Amino acid sequence: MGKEKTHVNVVIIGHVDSGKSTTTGHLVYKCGGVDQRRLEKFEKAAAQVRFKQKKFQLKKKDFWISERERGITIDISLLKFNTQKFTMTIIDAPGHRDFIKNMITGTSQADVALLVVSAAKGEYESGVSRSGQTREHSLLAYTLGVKQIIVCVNKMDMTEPPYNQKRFEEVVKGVSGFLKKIGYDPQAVPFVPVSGWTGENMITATQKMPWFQGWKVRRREGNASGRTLLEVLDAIQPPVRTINKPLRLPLQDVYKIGGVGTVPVGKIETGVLKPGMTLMFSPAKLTAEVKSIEMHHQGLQTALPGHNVGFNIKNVSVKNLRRGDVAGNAQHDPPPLLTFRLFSTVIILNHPGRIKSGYSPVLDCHTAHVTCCFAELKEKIDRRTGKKLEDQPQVLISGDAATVKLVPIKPMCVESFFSYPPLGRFAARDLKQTVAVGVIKSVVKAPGTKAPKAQVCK
Ligand SMILES: Nc1nc2c(ncn2[C@@H]2O[C@H](COP(=O)(O)OP(=O)(O)OP(=O)(O)O)[C@@H](O)[C@H]2O)c(=O)[nH]1
Repeated sequence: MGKEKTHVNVVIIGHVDSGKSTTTGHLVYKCGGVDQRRLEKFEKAAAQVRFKQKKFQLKKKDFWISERERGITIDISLLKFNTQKFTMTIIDAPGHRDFIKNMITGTSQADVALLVVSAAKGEYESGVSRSGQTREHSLLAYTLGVKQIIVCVNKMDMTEPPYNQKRFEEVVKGVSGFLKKIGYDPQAVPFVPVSGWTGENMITATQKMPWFQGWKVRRREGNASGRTLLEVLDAIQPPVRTINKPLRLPLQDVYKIGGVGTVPVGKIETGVLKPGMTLMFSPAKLTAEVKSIEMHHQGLQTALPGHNVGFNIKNVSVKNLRRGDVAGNAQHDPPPLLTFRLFSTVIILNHPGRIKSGYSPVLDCHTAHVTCCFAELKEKIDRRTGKKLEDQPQVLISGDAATVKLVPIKPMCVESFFSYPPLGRFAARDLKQTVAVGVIKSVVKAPGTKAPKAQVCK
């Protein structure tokens, strides 16, 4: 067996119907993410429901049945494909407004964002309009710390005339402009013209766009280039994994598997997980020994950051653990048992009115989902420079950035962004949409381990 490839998590972002499922489905289909048996099953099912314009769409539900039969190990929304250097796990983020939450929990695990933009007439324009999701998703990815972004200019077969260079350049100019405003360096962002539908420039270079000779990006670590989407994905900078840090593993789910026992699943954010280790779960306040670890149905002796694992633990009932709990090594700086207050920088994205202290949206932080109260609006700041604009503002409105004190109304485990980035960024949800995104500056841990039943908002 060859050396194991580096694992990379990719989040797919972009406007509704830009072709996220089609392009990612194409990569998975062509680059070995799905085994033959599953493919046959999928194709049979697809033929039965007549997917018409839906070729290559590997929707999550197609994977439910087979995974369920096996007794589930990892989150089913995760699909895989291989480039030369990497094994890429795709987090497919549907584009509808209501799915922004998924996009955030997905983005919080991503090393790279693949922004799909439709070049088709009218579609590009609505995607980048104020109500479109192209800008919003890119801003979220940036705020949540996804540093590398690749732009896939899709539906080139639908430009007028098809495969039109001018249209591609127009999209590149427009998208570069707003990526720059958000904070990305456009010089470092590759753009690839493709058709996820016909496959042009997806895996092999097309003859239909001879004007595109590849994209070169300048980087401190050396230049990178690529002509196809696959080559550009292969040219990303490998993510730096924080193996030396203490273990942090937010749970995505907990299963009870017959003949095996309790199996929590989740992605290792920092540190290392090994069989025999004693884990501490927070805020569940439980310790347990790891019996075995699995990834993609194979046993593992050492699981590293970026790995999506299922692991079997001794003597803990499935009822006592839940999604949002964080596992750490009981002997090496385990996660805080109780978060009392958190100080965060927030950016208000969409709120129809004015936000005052006392406002209590739900925070989605890593896999946790807890109502938190804006106990104090401390400072209004400039969204890009972070410079203070106003002390203790009375209200915040859409577009504002501020430092706020937050109080979780029930126990939750978070960390500062500085110490553990994936556990220190969140989306605040209210009115069925994302009202704000934020980064945790510091956490006040409660003395002792006894959680008050309800915390007071102050
Ligand atoms: N002609 C053409 N059609 C495409 C291309 N990519 C996607 N489509 C079609 O565009 C429609 C939307 O594609 P999807 O892949 O479902 O888009 P999506 O971004 O995943 O959609 P949501 O999940 O609803 O946001 C489907 O009918 C696709 O077949 C392309 O490159 N060319």
